[in-house]
Amino acid sequence: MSSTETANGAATAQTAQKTQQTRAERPIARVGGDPVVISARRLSLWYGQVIGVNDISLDIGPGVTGLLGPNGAGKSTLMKILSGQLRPSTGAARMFGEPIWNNSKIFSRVGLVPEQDAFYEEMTGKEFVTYLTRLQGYSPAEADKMADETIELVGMTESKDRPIEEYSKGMRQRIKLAQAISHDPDVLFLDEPLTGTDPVGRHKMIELVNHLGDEGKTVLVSSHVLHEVEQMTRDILLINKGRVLAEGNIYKIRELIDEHPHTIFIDCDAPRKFAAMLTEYDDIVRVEFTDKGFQVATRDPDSCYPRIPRLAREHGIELRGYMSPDNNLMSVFEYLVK
Ligand SMILES: Nc1ncnc2c1ncn2[C@@H]1O[C@H](COP(=O)(O)OP(=O)(O)OP(=O)(O)O)[C@@H](O)[C@H]1O
Repeated sequence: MSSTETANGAATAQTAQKTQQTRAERPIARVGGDPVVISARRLSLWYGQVIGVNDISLDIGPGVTGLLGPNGAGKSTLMKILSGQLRPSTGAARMFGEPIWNNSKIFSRVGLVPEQDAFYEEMTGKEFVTYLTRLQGYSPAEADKMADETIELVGMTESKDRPIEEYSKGMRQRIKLAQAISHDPDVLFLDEPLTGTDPVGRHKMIELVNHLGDEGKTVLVSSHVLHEVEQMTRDILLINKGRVLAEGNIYKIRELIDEHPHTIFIDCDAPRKFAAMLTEYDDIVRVEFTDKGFQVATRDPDSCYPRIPRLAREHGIELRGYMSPDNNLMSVFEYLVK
């Protein structure tokens, strides 16, 4: 055997050993209360050459768990595996001790708010919720009653008889939540449920998620915005590139995030005036104007977030929206994975 072969052989053995070590050492992420409701071991899923979820092991208990990660982190993929919509390439997941994949027993215990809309656009909100509730095996009368109750809970009673095609994004999110909870499931998967919601809808949704957690449901809610997740739970699972980076209490992550200037995009009818007002505050370190509005960078997001709607109200500025672009989290993730 030549020395090159020996060296290569040794290197290969070393790599194999290292891989084994890394594989063996990766801890099981634990979030939520007791007992464990969902458990996954060594889950991976590839979309062809692209990895969606990469060797994730976790135990999730009751209460609300925030699944936090930038776009493309693997949040939707993980949710789809844990809710039985996708079969993992390797590894396995269980819910209430039962295998999740291809198990109809799980179906009735799970509620789902998918990221993408999958509506029958010509149906009314009420018809849609009733129809999906009926698919869970309820009689027309039962489904009708359950649909009315949950539509009321999400604050959509007034619009329930309008066709979905007329709904705003926020209304769609709320009707999706109504159908997810109408059959009173034990486990809920909410994929970016706050996307597109207006402040009132958002408040309602957050309240409801908190309530579901307090009731003892197991709720997994994904977002790429820390400040959103934080209003729903302290318990988070931080993922990036298909892997769990951290789990548990949010404070540690917050500290990291708050060290970085945090960008907030603002859409309003008087951007120059509003921007000038905001720069009066010490925490604002940068203002940039864009085609659609402007963005500020703050070192104190906790003070800055509530200040925005308050100032707008006080000065008669029409605030169409304010949000945190994805790059806030991205910069923190880059920092964390260094
Ligand atoms: N159907 C698909 N085909 C190929 N690649 C996919 C598919 N769905 C997701 N991916 C890829 O898998 C990775 C994880 O995507 P996933 O949608 O799970 O992330 P995410 O955190 O939910 O992001 P987003 O919030 O943007 O949906 C990404 O690289 C994405 O491009």
